Amino acid sequence: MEQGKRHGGAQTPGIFITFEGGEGAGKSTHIRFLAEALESHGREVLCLREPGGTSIGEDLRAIVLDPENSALSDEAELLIYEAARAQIVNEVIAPALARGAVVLCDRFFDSTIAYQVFGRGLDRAFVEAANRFACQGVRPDRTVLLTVGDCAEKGLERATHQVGADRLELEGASFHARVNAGFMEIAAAEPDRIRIVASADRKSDTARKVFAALSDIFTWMADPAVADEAFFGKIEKSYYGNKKSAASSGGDVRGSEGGSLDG
Ligand SMILES: Nc1ncnc2c1ncn2[C@@H]1O[C@H](COP(=O)(O)OP(=O)(O)O)[C@@H](O)[C@H]1O
Ligand SMILES: Cc1cn([C@H]2C[C@H](O)[C@@H](COP(=O)(O)OP(=O)(O)O)O2)c(=O)[nH]c1=O
Repeated sequence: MEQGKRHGGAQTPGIFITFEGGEGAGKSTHIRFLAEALESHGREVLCLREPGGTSIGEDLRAIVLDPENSALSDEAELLIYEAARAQIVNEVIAPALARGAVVLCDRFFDSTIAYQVFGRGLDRAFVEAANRFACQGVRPDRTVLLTVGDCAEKGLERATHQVGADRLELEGASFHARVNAGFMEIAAAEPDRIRIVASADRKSDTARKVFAALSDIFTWMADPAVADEAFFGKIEKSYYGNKKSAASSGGDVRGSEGGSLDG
């Protein structure tokens, strides 16, 4: 089951999993838990984020999220996200899948439908074509949609309480409500690929639901011993320990604001 997935029209041994959801839904937190579990099971894991994950993509990220760039048009915004995606697919994701890695990506093309189509109101058929162009046939094997309930404010509060709001986070509540409703509509249309996981509980409970949503791909994840309280406690401890020392040295850590989440 873990072998021979199709990406970009070619048979590759890698597995591509994306995490989607509104601001502060817990994507980077749960990517970190999942990466630890996969690595301790001997898999090569690559943790990425969009926009970003490449040097060019990180430059594009800085432009598109900069609150100073309030003049950026909706059309230009779309093309920046697609440019960053084309780069990360070509430079990082496709080669990693070809060599058999598990690629975990914080946002991918569903975010473009949710934000640029449902949020901004751009034409869906055009955005879908742009997504196909940027992805060159690479598609997620599974997408976990994390939800924090009907109220977009809860996620926004989570996302912005430590650092200031970026350009997208500064959009109004109705924009984020449209984005969240858009994610639910996208998920309803593709139940095989997209699994909805409520992310309002304790992190360890949410993480167990994430593992359950992947247990047909990684059958060993069905074993409750994979994710006991000690497992989560250990990761939280090392993460917050790392975060503290990285914050004081200005360095990058898995799951922080750094470009790659890959430790
Ligand atoms: N059940 C939960 N799952 C994930 N994160 C949670 C949960 N409850 C609270 N949080 C907090 O929400 C904040 C946002 O999480 P994060 O993983 O950075 O979200 P995202 O990557 O989706 O923006 C973090 O401070 C995290 O500790
Ligand atoms: C990938 C992608 C992201 N976005 C937005 C969603 C986020 O507001 C922002 C990415 O910022 P980020 O800080 O990564 O958000 P989060 O921590 O919530 O994942 O870009 C789009 O509008 N379209 C896209 O195609």
